[in-house]
Amino acid sequence: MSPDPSNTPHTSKSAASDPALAELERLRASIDNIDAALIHMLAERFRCTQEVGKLKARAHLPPADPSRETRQIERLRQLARDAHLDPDFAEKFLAFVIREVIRHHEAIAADARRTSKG
Ligand SMILES: O=C(O)C(=O)C[C@]1(C(=O)O)C=C[C@@H](O)C=C1
Repeated sequence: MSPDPSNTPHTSKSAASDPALAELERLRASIDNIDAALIHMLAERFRCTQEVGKLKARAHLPPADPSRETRQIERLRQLARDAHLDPDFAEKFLAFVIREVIRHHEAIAADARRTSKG
């Protein structure tokens, strides 16, 4: 089944007549804005890491840098605590993103090796 693209809950009540549904719609509009911002921020981060991947391939640096990751995890966990966000969740999210970045770095490096061999 295809997803319902609307914000409207599957109910016969309308937001105009039900304050709870009006509030739900308002909150969902905020969530949609925040999700859009997250996607744009992530795209910007990946543009930046693609540049890092090319730089690392040119300089023959390894795709992963575990000591940098250790510092990032500590920093993000502290930012999460300050923002009242679960630091374990913040760490898992960062690990998920970095795993994808390393996959990109490896692909860029493999491509550079293929190209240099001719
Ligand atoms: O800073 C780097 O060296 C990167 O390659 C970027 C990045 C990241 O996504 O933040 C990705 C892989 C490394 O292990 C560490 C950090």
